[in-house]
Amino acid sequence: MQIRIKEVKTLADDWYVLKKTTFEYRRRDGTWQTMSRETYDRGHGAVILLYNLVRRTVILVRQFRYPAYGYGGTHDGYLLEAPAGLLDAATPEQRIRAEVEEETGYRVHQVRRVFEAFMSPGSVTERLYFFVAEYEPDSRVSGGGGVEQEGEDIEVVELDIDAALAMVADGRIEDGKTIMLLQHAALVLFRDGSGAPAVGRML
Ligand SMILES: Nc1nc2c(ncn2[C@@H]2O[C@H](COP(=O)(O)OP(=O)(O)O[C@H]3O[C@H](CO)[C@@H](O)[C@H](O)[C@@H]3O)[C@@H](O)[C@H]2O)c(=O)[nH]1
Ligand SMILES: [Mg+2]
Repeated sequence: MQIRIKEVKTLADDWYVLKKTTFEYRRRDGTWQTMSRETYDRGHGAVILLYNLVRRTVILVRQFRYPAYGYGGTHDGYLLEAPAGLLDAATPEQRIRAEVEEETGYRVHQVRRVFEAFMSPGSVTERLYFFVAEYEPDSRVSGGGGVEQEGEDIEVVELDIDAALAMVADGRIEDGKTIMLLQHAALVLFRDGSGAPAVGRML
């Protein structure tokens, strides 16, 4: 056993839960050390990149993110992101299909899970599940935009994959999960036009 929990204090539980935990940690040399860490628990999340190989396009969403805006307004707060949502009680696959339609209006049936990642493991408990799916222009069943009553005001943006990658390079796209999925698209999805992973593909 590497950890002994001593005390858990809830510092805030208004929207999600912020806790401070004091624990003993057994260092690799066998000695025990006491430390405390704050953790913000919003559950887990899922994110998806919609792509079209023939058109060489992807679908992103632009929305206002107050934490990016910051207290001093040093950033305008608008981020271009791959559509994403918190899981609540659903499985990642169920949630991402519903979320992508809610935010973009595109209905997708087949989604492929590509990887999972802790996005900020120094303080946030969330694990994010990453998906990709092909879309067709005629698979759009509504305007998307998110849930207005929850304050969502989401603009749907279709971008050429090379233009999106250029926006990563010059800083116009600066959301971590989105950069990861666009790089996956460049390395795997659009690499030879087959959409199949390079590793394990029949040559
Ligand atoms: N009242 C209130 N509402 C909040 C608060 N924080 C978030 N919300 C609302 O909660 C909803 C969450 O929307 P989702 O689409 O489910 O989640 P998301 O914010 O897009 O999160 C996704 O991206 C995050 C950032 O990369 C990821 O951390 C997360 O896992 C997920 O993938 C939004 O309507 C948002 O306005 C809050 O503190 N108070
Ligand atoms: Mg969202």
